[in-house]
Amino acid sequence: MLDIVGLTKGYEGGAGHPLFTGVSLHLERGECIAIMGESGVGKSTLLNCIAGLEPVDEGSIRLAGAELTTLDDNAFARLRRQHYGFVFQAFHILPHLTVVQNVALPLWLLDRPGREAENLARAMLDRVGLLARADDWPRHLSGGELQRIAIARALVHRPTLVLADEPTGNLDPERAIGVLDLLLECIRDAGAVGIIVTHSRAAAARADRILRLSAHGLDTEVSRP
Ligand SMILES: Nc1ncnc2c1ncn2[C@@H]1O[C@H](COP(=O)(O)OP(=O)(O)OP(=O)(O)O)[C@@H](O)[C@H]1O
Repeated sequence: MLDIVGLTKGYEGGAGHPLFTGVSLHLERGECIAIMGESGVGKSTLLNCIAGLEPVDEGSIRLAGAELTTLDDNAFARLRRQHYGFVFQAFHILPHLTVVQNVALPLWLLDRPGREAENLARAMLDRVGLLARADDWPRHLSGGELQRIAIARALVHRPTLVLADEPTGNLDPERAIGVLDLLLECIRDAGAVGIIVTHSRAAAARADRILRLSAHGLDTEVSRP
């Protein structure tokens, strides 16, 4: 499903140049991995490269057989809207939209009819246990609930690839594991692949594999059955 081979990335004049080399990764449908590594090693940068938000210096990224590194910005933006889901530490829920409108947003951007988008958004809210809050304003929800809404929004358009950057970094440890398990379940149910960057070993341990990013690539840290 996702094949990354020999990715190299650096920032001109950056402290470490290049930041990382030789990053390779193969992910099957339904597989979720956690990426850990020292602060500043380039974990968020790697996610940005996979998302086409940063150009890579060398290497190949193939999603469902298609090479992504040669796409122009517009083509990558279209691909992102359709095939990517994102979850961030800060949730990024829009305060002036209701909960269900926030979740329907990716479908609106794909020009799905309003009624269909809303029905799918409500079904996804049901999936994350928040259907009863669909017409509420985000400011009335807790951090854990906001992150569940962000998960619903990331999955509502049935993306191929879900990228999560410290998705539980703003939650207390108990709530974090529940939210992370929900994210992983939703990714697996959808047959998508998930890449989760986290500093939390407890969170990383919920993924199928833990990989460690260093300047020399991605290495398997712990294999799980
Ligand atoms: N647009 C940019 N231009 C120049 N340098 C950048 C840019 N973005 C990130 N960097 C640098 O690249 C390095 C890696 O940053 P990145 O945020 O990817 O690391 P990280 O592993 O995710 O760190 P953390 O765990 O602290 O979030 C840092 O030194 C950062 O300052």
